[in-house]
Amino acid sequence: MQTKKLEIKLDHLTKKFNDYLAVDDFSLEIYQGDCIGLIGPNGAGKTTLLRMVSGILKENNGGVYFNDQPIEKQRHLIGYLPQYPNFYDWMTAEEVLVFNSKLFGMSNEEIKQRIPEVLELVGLVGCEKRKVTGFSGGMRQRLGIAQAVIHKPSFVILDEPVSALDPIGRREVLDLIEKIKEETTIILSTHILSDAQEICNRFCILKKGKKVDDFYYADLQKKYTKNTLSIELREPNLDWIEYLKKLEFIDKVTNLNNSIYIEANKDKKDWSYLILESINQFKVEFLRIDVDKFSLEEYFMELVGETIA
Ligand SMILES: Nc1ncnc2c1ncn2[C@@H]1O[C@H](COP(=O)(O)OP(=O)(O)OP(=O)(O)O)[C@@H](O)[C@H]1O
Repeated sequence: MQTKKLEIKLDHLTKKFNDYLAVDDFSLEIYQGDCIGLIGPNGAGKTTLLRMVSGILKENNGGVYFNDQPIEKQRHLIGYLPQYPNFYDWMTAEEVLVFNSKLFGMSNEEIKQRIPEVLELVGLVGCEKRKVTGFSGGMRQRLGIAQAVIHKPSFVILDEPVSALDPIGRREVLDLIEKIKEETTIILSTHILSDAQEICNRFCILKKGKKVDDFYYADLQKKYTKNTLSIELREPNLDWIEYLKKLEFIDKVTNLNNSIYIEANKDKKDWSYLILESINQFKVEFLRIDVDKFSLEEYFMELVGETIA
């Protein structure tokens, strides 16, 4: 089995504003290739946490380690998109990118080569000479992402990258993140679950500054998805039901007024395919078949105890 490489360690991060504990003893190990959705209600502490990770905000306690070294000397390996990217609107897109490249100490030669690559990546080719003031929300956000990745960081922090966008802008930015994650470890915050679910493979849930849970989606799905099918019959078919009961991989068959609920052994794969074959074989007439799906939304609601949007 391939072992995951630990890239960033957030170690007991704590931040207080006066007496208010905005982030409370938060630890997380981030592995290369993770795309983590940091989820939580408004005011949970997401921005405060991400600002500490990016180095903009100094923690009261704890630390951030990149490849086992304190982050302070390795900021060039991190890209950061703040919740409200602030551009000088009188600058052109190209000027914004040159300005940021210089902040990262890139040479003129590197900048000349990198800017067309990044414009291509974020879909802003042809807009380089346009002033930012005329950009749509989606274009501004894509420019914000361009400035976050201009120096080819291996870890990118995106604070609410899509929440403020209209559906078109949102689509553009989600597609862009999808591309970036192929080569970059990502943590992004959002309070919109469906966006995170579309692009993230891992989730971390924050509530009142505390980590409530942290999991890979595939693991959770495996744990909670039941091997069940519900089938509503048009006509009773007792022969078929008897046949089902005798199958060694079926744990339970319930028949309630022609609504059949079938539960299979958890380890059995492709079992629903076998059931569908038997439906054909026994000429079962049905109105509806439902697969029992794991709902991430329900899981969040259980943990956070309120709607997160
Ligand atoms: N500079 C600050 N001074 C005082 N309190 C602050 C400061 N920044 C954040 N807070 C408080 O810390 C808490 C966490 O805020 P934060 O912005 O990190 O939450 P969030 O999860 O990002 O929320 P949202 O989803 O609304 O952006 C809030 O109660 C907020 O009012």
